[in-house]
Amino acid sequence: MNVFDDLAGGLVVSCQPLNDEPDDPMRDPHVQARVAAAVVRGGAVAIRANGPADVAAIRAAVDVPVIGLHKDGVDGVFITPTAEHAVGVAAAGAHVVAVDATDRPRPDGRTFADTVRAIRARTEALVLADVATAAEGVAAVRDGADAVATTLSGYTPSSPRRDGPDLALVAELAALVPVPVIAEGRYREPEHVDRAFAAGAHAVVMGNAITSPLWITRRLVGAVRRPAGTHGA
Ligand SMILES: CC(=O)N[C@H](C=O)[C@@H](O)[C@H](O)[C@H](O)COP(=O)(O)O
Repeated sequence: MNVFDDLAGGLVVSCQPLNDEPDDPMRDPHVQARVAAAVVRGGAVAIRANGPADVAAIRAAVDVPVIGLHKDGVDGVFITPTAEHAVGVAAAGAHVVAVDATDRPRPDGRTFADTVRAIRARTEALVLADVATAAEGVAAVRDGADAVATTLSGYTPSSPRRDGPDLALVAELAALVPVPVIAEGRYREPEHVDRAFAAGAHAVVMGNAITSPLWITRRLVGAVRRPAGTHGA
């Protein structure tokens, strides 16, 4: 039994401000903690959150597992790039640390395997490998990851950008690795979640479609057709 057993068949909600939006008004640990409390009340089985301050505030506000990460930068390997970042979010209370496990060079020059060893030596947290391809998922499990997530599909040069979630990667990983496969990245609709579970997902993460008013409103405003000559037309 480990903390991933508590997530089986559930919806994990990612409570984070929007990437590339330093002025997102949601960029505030107190706000993210209230959002986390609301989504848990709505049925979320775990929370995914960015940075020690948000993780600590959310841990104090909810009693479900917290998957912590620490974004540093916006290019290349930026999701928990080093063991030091992972140790920081674990110390803030994360039960699981999500770590970039793509095959790109890490800023400290260490391998993912070294990074996992360093995390294990210094924390009790489990390691969730954020990957973009099936080969990266297989390598991450060989290198010690406790679970894999499809988080980075569509965000690296080796994984083409697509509009919807990468359900094919969920199915591939579920057939290849003996650890929980977490579906994450561009899940927007109940149908996406159903299809992820049908493909073999252990749990599904939804983020911006639930927790970012900025993202939700932009998407809606961009999609609405307005009469000529009116606001935004
Ligand atoms: C690529 C990257 O930086 N992903 C991040 C991972 O923590 C978050 O910015 C996403 O919001 C999260 O993965 C959930 O995805 P979506 O918001 O599409 O449901």
